[in-house]
Amino acid sequence: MPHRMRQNLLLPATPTATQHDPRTHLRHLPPAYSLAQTPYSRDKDFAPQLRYQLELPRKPKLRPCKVIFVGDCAVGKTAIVNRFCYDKFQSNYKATIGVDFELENFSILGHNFGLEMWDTAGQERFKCIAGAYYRNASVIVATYDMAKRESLEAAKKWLSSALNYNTTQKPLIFLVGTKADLLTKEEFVRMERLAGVAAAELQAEYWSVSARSGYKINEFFQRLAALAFETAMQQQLKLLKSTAEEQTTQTPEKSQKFDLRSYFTSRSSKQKSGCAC
Ligand SMILES: Nc1nc2c(ncn2[C@@H]2O[C@H](COP(=O)(O)OP(=O)(O)OP(=O)(O)O)[C@@H](O)[C@H]2O)c(=O)[nH]1
Repeated sequence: MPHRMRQNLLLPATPTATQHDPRTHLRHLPPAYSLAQTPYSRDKDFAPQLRYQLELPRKPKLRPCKVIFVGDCAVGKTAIVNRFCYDKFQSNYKATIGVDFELENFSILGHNFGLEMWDTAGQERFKCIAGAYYRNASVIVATYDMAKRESLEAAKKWLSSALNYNTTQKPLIFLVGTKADLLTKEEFVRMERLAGVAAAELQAEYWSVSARSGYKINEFFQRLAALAFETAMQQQLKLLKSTAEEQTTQTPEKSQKFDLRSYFTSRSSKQKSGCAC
């Protein structure tokens, strides 16, 4: 059953439970926003090999995956998280203090998978503490306001800072343009073109969204969760396979030493010493 938890550094957690939610139950790999703007899977579904492995009795358990949202203040980081988790939108701006935390549970190919969403503050004064939350992030979402061109440049800097602190070998990277509802069609097309170039440079997958209208919010989070699941599951399966291989290569050597060499040496020395037992 999906379970959500919102928490601020200064506020206690308020756990809530929700009924079966089709947005968090995934049986197929959701498509990218644009096939031209993703360095990740362009397939229409999870790899058949992964599906097959997940049918086997020995299934790996996955720990919740850490996602961090970075970007300038007021670009709409909190708004996209709130739209997805609570289907709510607030027009009045309330700056994030330090960092907010959400735990969203998904069911992917029948497996439970948790996403820890860390919504960091964009205000300069919190930058020093936000760094501490960047560690071990498996996914980084660099966010910019589509109606503020300068926030795209800033998003690149936020991403580079997050990558400096991050210890995960190769996190998934998304570049997300928010507030798509504020632009005319021409402005939207122009901004997407600029952002597409930036996304390619950053080797990030690109999305344009609007928390106000809900445009592409579910699609974005579903894609993020599915890619994070696929990556984490493949890593776990690889680990299981190499452990199993190590065990099979070690076992025959050990048994040979025990069964043959040590057995016959002890027999012959006993016979020499005249012991009959
Ligand atoms: N029109 C419109 N306004 C939005 C949208 N998303 C966010 N906003 C508004 O932009 C302002 C800032 O949004 P937040 O989500 O608080 O921004 P933030 O990036 O979390 O800001 P910090 O906490 O300071 O880092 C708020 O007034 C929101 O209502 C959107 O999709 N469309």
